[in-house]
Amino acid sequence: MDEPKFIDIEGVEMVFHTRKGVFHALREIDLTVRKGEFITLIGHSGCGKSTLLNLIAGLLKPTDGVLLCANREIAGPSPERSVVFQNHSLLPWLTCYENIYLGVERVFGKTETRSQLRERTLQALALVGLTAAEGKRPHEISGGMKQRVGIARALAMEPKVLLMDEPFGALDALTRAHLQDELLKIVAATKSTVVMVTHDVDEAVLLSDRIVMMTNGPAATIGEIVDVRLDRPRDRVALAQDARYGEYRTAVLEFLYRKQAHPAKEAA
Ligand SMILES: Nc1ncnc2c1ncn2[C@@H]1O[C@H](COP(=O)(O)OP(=O)(O)OP(=O)(O)O)[C@@H](O)[C@H]1O
Repeated sequence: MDEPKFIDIEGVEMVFHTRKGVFHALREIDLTVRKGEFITLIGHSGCGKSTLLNLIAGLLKPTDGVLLCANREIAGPSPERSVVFQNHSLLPWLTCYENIYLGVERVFGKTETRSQLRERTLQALALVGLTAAEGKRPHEISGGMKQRVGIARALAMEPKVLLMDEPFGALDALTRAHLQDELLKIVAATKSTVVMVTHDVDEAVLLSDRIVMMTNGPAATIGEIVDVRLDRPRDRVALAQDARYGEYRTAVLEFLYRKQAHPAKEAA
């Protein structure tokens, strides 16, 4: 992959000032992400994965160092970097359609007609297979469907980068597998650049171009990076028989449970 660097993280430090004192969460984070790349962040609980994602989202400012997206400093949140959280964060009083339309209007409302905004919203719903649910409110649909609406809303804003914080963490294993497969197809179609936090080793290997493995906190940093050179499109059943899949999986497990065993807090 020879794409130029797209997200550039240089010498990032993150220190939190709490009532109990100073907490050094991240140290010396250097990472570049290429356009169209799928990166997962993995590490034990509390190592700083969400903190790093929030820094890229612009929801946090680093104590030191710099983060760039498309050669511009990340100075705050922006629709060019949309975030999907573990808990869908849909507005309960709005329908699926309206939840997505709201995001679309925020980004394109000043430059496009209402019918164009409507078209974008409908396309996003279709992309995640939820056309039939457009008039339903969040309490009327399943957890997996809610996450799909969240992903559709994020994608409808045509972000330069899709940031996902354990988007499938709260779902059962089958729904999770189904959504992973859907995400693979959507990302292939949209050529999105994705940074995703996960605790799931199989999810990381299945989805990633590179798996960024973080050391335990405090003062966590990037320990190792696994370059996943499996052809795309990827098929989970075929991969289960693929020796290379097993090697990548073992490399991540070795890192988490041998090299980074005994995390400071509870294990992942
Ligand atoms: N706003 C904050 N103020 C103080 N400490 C914080 C703050 N946000 C995060 N931390 C601390 O920074 C460390 C990293 O937290 P973070 O949520 O990024 O970890 P994580 O790897 O995403 O964890 P998990 O996998 O459990 O979600 C933790 O020790 C956490 O308590």
